[in-house]
Amino acid sequence: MSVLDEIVAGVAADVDTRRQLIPIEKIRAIAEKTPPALDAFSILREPGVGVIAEVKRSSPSKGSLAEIPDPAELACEYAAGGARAISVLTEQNYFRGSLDDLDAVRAAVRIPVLRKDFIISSYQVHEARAHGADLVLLIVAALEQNALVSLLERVESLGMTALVEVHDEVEADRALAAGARVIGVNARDLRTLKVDTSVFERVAPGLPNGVVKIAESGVREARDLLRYASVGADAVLIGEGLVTKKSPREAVADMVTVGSHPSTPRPVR
Ligand SMILES: O=C(O)c1ccccc1NCC(=O)[C@H](O)[C@H](O)COP(=O)(O)O
Repeated sequence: MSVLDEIVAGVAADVDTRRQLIPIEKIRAIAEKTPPALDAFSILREPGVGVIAEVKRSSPSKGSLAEIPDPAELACEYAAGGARAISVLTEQNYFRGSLDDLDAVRAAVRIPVLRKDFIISSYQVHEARAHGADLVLLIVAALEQNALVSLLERVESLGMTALVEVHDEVEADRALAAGARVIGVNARDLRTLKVDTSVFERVAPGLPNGVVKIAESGVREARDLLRYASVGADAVLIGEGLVTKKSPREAVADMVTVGSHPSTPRPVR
């Protein structure tokens, strides 16, 4: 069984438990009273290469990365550094995240917030909205095509934006066929956990111009952002490269400065 399969099996069990405790009707009712989602699609398309800064404590590949006792404070630091959006890992067993983290971050910042989890059921999509998320991650490798299509429709019907994650050209075709408008190319293979930043260079140029392109994983320094920028990244999603820094605010600000500089290489469109 791959790491991805193990994580998804654990998530499925956790969702079943939560569903028993809080029925979907209650989650829907809370979601209906939650302020509308921000238009993350438009915000992520703004000029320059944006930074999506991640609240990430642990990972299967690296183990513990950072304690993060106050995710709201970290999110405020990220926002002050110019992050375009905040990614909050809500998976508990492998990433030590939670929906409480999502609540705390949502209450603290006014920029788009991504629920980063292994979404396999519409229950989790409604949960994301009830907890104030503007964006929801959908991982193509974890979903059959029918499920991908129906979850994407559900995300959009609730006014949120789906960040559809792919790892190769075949998955990118599936994402496009499902109607994805924001596609993240993850350099980390979720089955082997190996990071190969050349994947974005292969996949992104084949995506249509109207699609927002996010480069996920492996960004540690400005030169990584520059490489992704030169092949069309609209934004980079950074976890480890920020949470392990002494000043996450300065680390974001440095990346934002590079991403918005007129000399930053961009592909001709
Ligand atoms: O980070 C992992 O080890 C991991 C393993 C299995 C599934 C997902 C995983 N990470 C989720 C992510 O995609 C990253 O948190 C995100 O792209 C940021 O990556 P990085 O900047 O390299 O921390």
